[in-house]
Amino acid sequence: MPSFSPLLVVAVALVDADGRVLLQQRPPGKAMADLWEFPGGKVEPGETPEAALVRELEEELGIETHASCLAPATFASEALGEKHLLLLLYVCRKWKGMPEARHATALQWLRPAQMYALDMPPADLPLIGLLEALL
Ligand SMILES: Nc1nc2c([nH]c(=O)n2[C@@H]2O[C@H](COP(=O)(O)OP(=O)(O)OP(=O)(O)O)[C@@H](O)[C@H]2O)c(=O)[nH]1
Repeated sequence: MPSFSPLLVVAVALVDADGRVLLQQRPPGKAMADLWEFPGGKVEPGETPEAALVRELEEELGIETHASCLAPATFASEALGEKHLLLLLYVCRKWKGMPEARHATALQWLRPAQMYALDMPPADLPLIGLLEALL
């Protein structure tokens, strides 16, 4: 039987006052370069998923939020090379600061229905419809 090691990733739909969601474009040179994704990243050993997301949002976008502002929304489960990706998606409507692209090539705010036109990682595709229904 093949064995897969799990890769736990947290990501967030940051939702603005107009119901738009922030996506970031992965930089060249990284796996899945140029694809549009939800901000987030890998959960480090010893971290809670919420602490990992608070850390990633500070590192990637320079914004501050708190675990209590992160509402679990849905998840994706998808083969990723030798690993198996478990992507936990949260929704966040409250943060401090203006998101800036510290790691990403670009940022854009858009409604979930507009995401179908973008190139996104395969794991994210089923999340779009769920966000459409949720927001
Ligand atoms: N942040 C994020 N990662 C995603 C999404 N969809 C998806 O398949 N992934 C995958 O989840 C993994 C997250 O890794 P990452 O490279 O962004 O995380 P990181 O910042 O902790 O990584 P690094 O320290 O290796 O640079 C990547 O394999 C990425 O392709 C998404 O919407 N957001």
